[in-house]
Amino acid sequence: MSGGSGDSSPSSGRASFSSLSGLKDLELSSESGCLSIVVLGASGDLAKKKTFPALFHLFQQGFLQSGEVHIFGYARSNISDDGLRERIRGYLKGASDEHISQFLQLIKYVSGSYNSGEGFASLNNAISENETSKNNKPGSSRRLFYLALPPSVYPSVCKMIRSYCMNPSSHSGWTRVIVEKPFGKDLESAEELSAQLGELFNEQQLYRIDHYLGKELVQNLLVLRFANRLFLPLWNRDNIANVQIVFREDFGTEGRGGYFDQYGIIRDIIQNHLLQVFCLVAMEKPVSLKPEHIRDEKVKVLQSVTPIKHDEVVLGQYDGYKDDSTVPDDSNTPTFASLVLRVNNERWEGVPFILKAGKALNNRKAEIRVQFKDAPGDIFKFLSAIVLLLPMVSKTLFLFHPDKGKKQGRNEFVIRLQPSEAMYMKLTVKKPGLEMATEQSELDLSYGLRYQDVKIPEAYERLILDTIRGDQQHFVRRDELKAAWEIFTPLLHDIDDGKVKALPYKPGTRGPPEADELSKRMGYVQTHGYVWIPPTLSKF
Ligand SMILES: NC(=O)C1=CN([C@@H]2O[C@H](COP(=O)(O)OP(=O)(O)OC[C@H]3O[C@@H](n4cnc5c(N)ncnc54)[C@H](OP(=O)(O)O)[C@@H]3O)[C@@H](O)[C@H]2O)C=CC1
Ligand SMILES: O=C1O[C@H](COP(=O)(O)O)[C@@H](O)[C@H](O)[C@H]1O
Repeated sequence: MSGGSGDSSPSSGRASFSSLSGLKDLELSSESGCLSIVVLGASGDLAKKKTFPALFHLFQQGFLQSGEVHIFGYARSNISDDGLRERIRGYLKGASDEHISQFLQLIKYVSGSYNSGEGFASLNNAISENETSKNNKPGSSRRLFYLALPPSVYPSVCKMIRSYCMNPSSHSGWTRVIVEKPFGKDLESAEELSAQLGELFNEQQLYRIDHYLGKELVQNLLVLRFANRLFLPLWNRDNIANVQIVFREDFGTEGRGGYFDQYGIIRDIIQNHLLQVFCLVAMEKPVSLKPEHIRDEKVKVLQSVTPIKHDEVVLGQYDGYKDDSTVPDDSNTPTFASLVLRVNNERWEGVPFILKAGKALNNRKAEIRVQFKDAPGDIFKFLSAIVLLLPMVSKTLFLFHPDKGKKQGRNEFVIRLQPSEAMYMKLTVKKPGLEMATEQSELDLSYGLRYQDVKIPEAYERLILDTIRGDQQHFVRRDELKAAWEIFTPLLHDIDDGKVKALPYKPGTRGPPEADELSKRMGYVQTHGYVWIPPTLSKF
């Protein structure tokens, strides 16, 4: 049984999915049969800004064919098919009006509440009618439900889907459900939600989306780590001093204050997006690329993380955050956090992983920075001195630089997820020219330069396609989610109880200076005086 068939036996146990082969699921990508994609919460922000545009891009690239795909929007608002189409139109870019209209014609709207049988019975009728009109082979329908909804309604919506809208056959075709974060607020609530959904769907039918797993350079991490001999022997405590995984945004909560205040930056970004990146950086090599093998390794590394120490956490809240009328005046919710994860295993003991995220900062970026230890037995430290060969004197004249005796800058391998995807290795090289001096430079792979004709797909586009293909590699498994909440729940409860306070910081800055002090204390050595001249490509 897989998510590709047999919808009838929900399961919550790890054993029930461990034996499934990802490749078997991938083989199902060649399945045919009517594909119905249902966006629940179709009138909302996520649906408009991300889900429908992602479906449109798939349509543009020929992955969704008019002859076999139909898209349904479902929400409470009382609007017509055209009403929904017009709401979406403005978010579809980069194509002719005609092409956009062709896509919009695939969309129908069904209105109903999230807990009434009536609404979901009409939805099922609409799906079934369409399947019949498309001469679908009985029982071969593929039904994908995308929950672009607040998690509070997941249980009732899933019950309704289960009762009214399943693919009618238990032999072929499938029903799959994509659920968005937040999956709970702490370990207990996440487990409760998992148990509720687990009663209704088995693990192969549930796709817990984390859009960071759909980003190009996140998907590249396994290839980088395990297909390059260069990295294999270096990726460990013998060589790596510290790792930083950083998310920065240069805008605040922007009208989402009420929502954000219930979660804070750790639940919004660190517990999910940054932790998923952490897993891919820190996990051991999986037995194969099968989704279960990869997810097994992610769970293992999460389970090896030791409890977070309060003195390895810095929280911040930007000035003005509480001006939002939906945010309580006494809110201690962090809009910035920098915290250290430590992995108790042979590879990583002693290496701090600094996970840092913040809103309303001085710039927008997401990156992984792997800093290597100093080169031992440095014979070049006197060469950071300037040494000149002067032709007018018969012997070499050494003119010492004020940095004389200073250590070389450390090697850093930086993977920039966004903006402008790039990876670069900071190296010490001989400064070109007659001087015998060293300087910091880089081996640079900037995607905008190297892959000029390639359009990098949006994360959601890729992940929806994976769901249609039945590939769960880039989705969060139930035990992975549990292990993630186990790491953060004690700290989150202490923050909620006011035991760890958020420090104020000014919008447009780097966040509280204490965060940079924490990085320094963790052994991060900043390279000073490193100047990078961007390639003179206009699009870069
Ligand atoms: N292909 C490309 O696009 C390349 C781009 N570059 C660019 O060159 C510039 C320099 O590169 P690089 O040295 O790697 O990156 P940065 O100088 O941006 O940052 C280096 C590190 O220093 C930290 N840091 C920055 N400012 C401070 C501060 N005031 N106090 C304490 N810590 C600080 C950063 O933390 P934090 O992460 O929190 O900011 C980061 O860990 C960057 O803009 C980079 O994007 C370089 C090479 C190739
Ligand atoms: O999940 C979320 O992510 C966005 C940032 O996503 P990105 O792809 O633009 O990096 C963040 O703004 C939002 O608060 C959070 O809920």
